[in-house]
Parts: sequence; C-alpha cells; structure tokens
Amino acid sequence: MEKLRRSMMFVPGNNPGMLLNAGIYGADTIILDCEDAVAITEKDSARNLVFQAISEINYGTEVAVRINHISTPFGWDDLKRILPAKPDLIRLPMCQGPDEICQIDEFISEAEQKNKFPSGSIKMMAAVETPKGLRLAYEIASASPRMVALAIGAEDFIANLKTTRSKLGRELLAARGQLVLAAREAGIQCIDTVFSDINDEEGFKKELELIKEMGFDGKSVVNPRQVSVVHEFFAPTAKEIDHAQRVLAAYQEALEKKSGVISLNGKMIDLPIVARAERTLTYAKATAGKGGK
Ligand SMILES: CC(C)(COP(=O)(O)OP(=O)(O)OC[C@H]1O[C@@H](n2cnc3c(N)ncnc32)[C@H](O)[C@@H]1OP(=O)(O)O)[C@@H](O)C(=O)NCCC(=O)NCCSC(=O)C[C@@](O)(CC(=O)O)C(=O)O
Ligand SMILES: [Mg+2]
Repeated sequence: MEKLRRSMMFVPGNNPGMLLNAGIYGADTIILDCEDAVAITEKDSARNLVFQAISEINYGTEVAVRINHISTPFGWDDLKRILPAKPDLIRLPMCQGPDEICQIDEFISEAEQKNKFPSGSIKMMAAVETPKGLRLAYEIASASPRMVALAIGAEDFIANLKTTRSKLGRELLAARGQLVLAAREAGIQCIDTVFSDINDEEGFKKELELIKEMGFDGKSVVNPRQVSVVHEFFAPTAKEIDHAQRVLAAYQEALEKKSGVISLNGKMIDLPIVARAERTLTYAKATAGKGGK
C-alpha cells in the first residue's frame, strides 16, 4: 500500500506556536509553508523557523515544505536553507512545467550527496495552479522519480481562470478531472485543494464527497478541525467493507468451481470489481485506527 496522504495540513512557517504543535492533530502530512501563508517581509525568518522545526521536532508523520516558486527571489534560498534539515517532501507551488521539476530534482540530488542522505530519499510534489500547469500536468507528474503527487491549488487557479469559487465547484470540475487523469497516468497520487471556510462543515463534507467520487487520494487542509473529517470520508464504510468481503468470497468460490462467470446477488462480478474490492480491504486495513485527533 502506498503512503497515505488523505490529509495534508498547511502550517504557516512563521508561526512558532503552530509549528510546535502541528504534529499532534493526526494529519497524514504536515506542510510547513514558506509561500502564501507567509508575508514577504517574513520570508527569511519563516525559512529559519522551518529549518529549526524540522531539525528539532519529531513530528511523527510525513513533513513537507512548501517552498516559494523558483522564479521568485525566495525559492532557491528556501531550498538551500531547508534541504540540509532533510524534509520528507518538497511541495512546489504554481508549477508551470516539467523543466522546473527537473531543475529542483537536480538541486535536491546535489544536496542529498553533500549531506550524505540516501539518494532519492527527499520526495517531491507539485501544485498545479495555472492553465499552463494543467495542460502540462502529465509531463510535470512524470518529470522525476521523486514525484509522489500532483495537487490542485484552487484559489490561485480560479484567480487565473478569472472566475470565482462557488460552493458546488462547477468551475473546477474540468481541472480536477484532468488532474486526476494525469496523476493516474503517471502512477502517482492526486491531492485536492484547500477548503478555506473552516466553519462551513456541511460545505466541506459536500466537497469531500465530490473529490472522493472523482478519485482523489486526499485533500490539502488549513485547520486541524478538518483533519478527522477528511479521514472519516476516506475510510471505507462498514457497508463497503462487507460488500468487498462478499465479492472476494464469491470470486474465490467461482475459482474453486472453475466457473468463468461470477455473480453476487444476481449481479455479475468481473475482474475490475474484484480488484476494487481488494483495494477497499487493503485501504481499510491501512486506515484502521488512523482517524486523526
Ligand atoms: C485559518 C486559521 C487562521 C484559523 O485559525 P484559528 O486560530 O481561528 O483556528 P482554530 O480552529 O481556533 O485553532 C485551534 C488551534 O489549532 C491551531 N491551529 C489552527 N490552524 C493550524 C494550522 N494550520 N496548523 C497548526 N495549528 C493550527 C491554533 O493555533 C489553535 O491552537 P491553540 O491556541 O493551541 O488551541 C488557521 O487555521 C491557519 O492559519 N491556517 C493555515 C492557513 C494557511 O496555511 N494558508 C496557506 C495555505 S492555503 C493556500 O496557500 C492557497 C492555495 O495555494 C492552496 C493549495 O495550493 O492547495 C491555493 O491556491 O488554493
Ligand atoms: Mg496557491
């Protein structure tokens, strides 16, 4: 089973209190942010705080750093300062194409060598937040073996579309669908964007229902209260687990009888359904007891 990334929680890199406690909420990944959660005047101190946090705190979970884009005056400095602390994952925002991934990949390789870290141990993911990034999503996803996920950054994406974000999310349907397809083609995970209204639990759940149906592996979140809600949604229900067990039992029985046709309660079961049932049970096992605080 691949690494669970149901919830990826942003933590502002310039907030010492939040950095200190970020590990206690049960997020699958915490993203220490040097980009948009940090004002321009705070970039240097955030970078230093993030370095210190990774070096000194045992978060007990995957630690990512969202750097500033490498075309800004901050991106390369973020990497130079932070890589020696050995984050698990670098998240690149506003990714515009595979060249950026290759450049950062090379830079990380040099840092791994210099610091005697195992080669390939620092992973990468990229957020697609522009129409160009979306058009090149598959190329971005497959530009480096370090790439473990694509993400969509809706606030920036929608600003680039020149529209506004709605509760139903119709404006994002095409982009979300294309991003999942690109990630699946490249064989990596796909993470949905943040839901900024932390007090609108009903709206948040509706969005979770949609993204789970669309095939996303997880969601970026901005607040600890959102973590357990995400985990609840991504956990298979008792009904789904029961159905998966019945499918596998029917499949086993058919194999023993050397029967080519399998059915369960009058419904034909074919191999993709068997594969889905296996995935449900593997996922149920992997998520059991990992609900978040
Ligand atoms: C929203 C709010 C201010 C609310 O604060 P409040 O204090 O009212 O919240 P409460 O619930 O009362 O907090 C209860 C306790 O949890 C602590 N606590 C809260 N949040 C915590 C946290 N994140 N990490 C650790 N600790 C946390 C808090 O300190 C308190 O601790 P304590 O006092 O000890 O009880 C706060 O959450 C927050 O700052 N969020 C992060 C915002 C952020 O990072 N934005 C940038 C990323 S998006 C982006 O860039 C767009 C994007 O790029 C996205 C894409 O690419 O996907 C695109 O384009 O779409
Ligand atoms: Mg953004």
